[in-house]
Amino acid sequence: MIVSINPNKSDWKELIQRPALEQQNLQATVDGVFNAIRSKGDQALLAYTEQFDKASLSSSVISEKEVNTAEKLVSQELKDAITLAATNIGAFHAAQKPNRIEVETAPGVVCWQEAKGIQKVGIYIPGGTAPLFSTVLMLAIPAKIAGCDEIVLCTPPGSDGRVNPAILFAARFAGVKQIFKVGGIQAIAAMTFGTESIPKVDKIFGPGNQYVTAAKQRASQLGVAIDMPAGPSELLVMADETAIPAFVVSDLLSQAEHGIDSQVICVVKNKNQIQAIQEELETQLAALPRKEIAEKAIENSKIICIPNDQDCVDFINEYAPEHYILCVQNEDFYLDQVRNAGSVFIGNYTPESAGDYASGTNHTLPTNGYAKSYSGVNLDAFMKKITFQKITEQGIQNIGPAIEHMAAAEQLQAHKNAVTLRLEYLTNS
Ligand SMILES: NC(=O)c1ccc[n+]([C@@H]2O[C@H](COP(=O)([O-])OP(=O)(O)OC[C@H]3O[C@@H](n4cnc5c(N)ncnc54)[C@H](O)[C@@H]3O)[C@@H](O)[C@H]2O)c1
Ligand SMILES: N[C@H](CO)Cc1c[nH]c[nH+]1
Ligand SMILES: [Zn+2]
Repeated sequence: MIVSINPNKSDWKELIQRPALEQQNLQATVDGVFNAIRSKGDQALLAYTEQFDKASLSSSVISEKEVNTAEKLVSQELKDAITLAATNIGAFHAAQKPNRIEVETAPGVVCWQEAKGIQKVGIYIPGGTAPLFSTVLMLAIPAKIAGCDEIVLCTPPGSDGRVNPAILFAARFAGVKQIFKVGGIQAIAAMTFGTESIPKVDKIFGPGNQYVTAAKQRASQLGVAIDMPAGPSELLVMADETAIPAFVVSDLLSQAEHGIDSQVICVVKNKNQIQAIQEELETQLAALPRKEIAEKAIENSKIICIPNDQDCVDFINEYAPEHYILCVQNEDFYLDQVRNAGSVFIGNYTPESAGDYASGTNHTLPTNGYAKSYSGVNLDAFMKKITFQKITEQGIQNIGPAIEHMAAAEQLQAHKNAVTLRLEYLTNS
């Protein structure tokens, strides 16, 4: 880990940088795949699955039979764990349901707002290096609660052409019926344009690696909405002397093991904390099955010592972490000043993994500093708000003259006429 002690504020810009991605090649690859899927549909989809996932398939569609088989392969313990997680995720997201708002803004003028589920949503479930079936729950459960009519799920197959059984079980459990084995850019392109087998959707959700994230950004330029840029996982831990080094390190490694381009940051207030963290890191890292991945991510990661609380807060808001663990004595000071973070975890007994799986909050969160401007996935993301108004004869008489004046001032005579005709009709009747 890179160590930085009491950095100058002028160094912060450098310290908040995430690992650099090869943007130029990435964009060219995304454009190439999008063009091919748009013109050749399923034929291109299967060719890219062969090229990028080394899976030779005759169709991307996952049948009922495959889901039935998968269901039998998932242990009862895992089914029970998924059930517990789904209950908590469901409870937290159901509580986010917005109420209908109705206001009589002037006598005879009633306005109201209602939230409706987006009709067709696409959910991307990462599966390149780990089968993230927890993401199925994080996306399909709120989609169902929001009242989305169609949920299209895409996830990459392994080189054996199969999808991890837990992903299929979680999909059925959450009520998803349209499941496709296709990943990466080609999955996002398929849901953007639609192919012979995969429906076009209105909005695409879900995290993924840099290919998936860049493809979602391309989809949004082509008129399909996206949740947010949810790329390589990241975590910032703010730890004072009350934080237990072994816990801090376990959390840092939990996000470092996601991918070589993940980044974790540990901010400490006292430089004497650094040695214990580094020693723990070596011990815990050595025992991880995904040691090689985590090790690479740790090379991009940092321990930063900032002695002053206000500077710590300012740095963290500048970094805008996807996940923010707060493990300090003066918790309230830090909590009051959180401005930019995807999701916050408080105290020694709130590991980041709790939010990844089962506390109830959503784990699909903005990365790469996008927490400055985006929320993580929540129920609202699956809904649109539609406004309604109904105006009576008295109502149009009340607000009509103001509309006439404003329309005339904007030099829009037809707008004015739409009111004038009605007012004249009422006067003459
Ligand atoms: N921000 C969040 O909310 C969040 C949540 C969960 C996971 N994540 C992140 O999701 C990512 C999952 O990544 P993953 O790779 O395991 O799975 P993935 O499903 O995102 O990506 C796998 C796909 O990448 C494509 N791909 C791989 N190499 C390619 C290449 N050279 N050219 C074109 N396409 C290529 C393949 O089509 C493959 O199907 C991790 O970075 C993890 O940190 C983020
Ligand atoms: N930490 C990831 C979000 O960045 C989500 C996840 C799924 N499974 C494990 N972790
Ligand atoms: Zn995770």
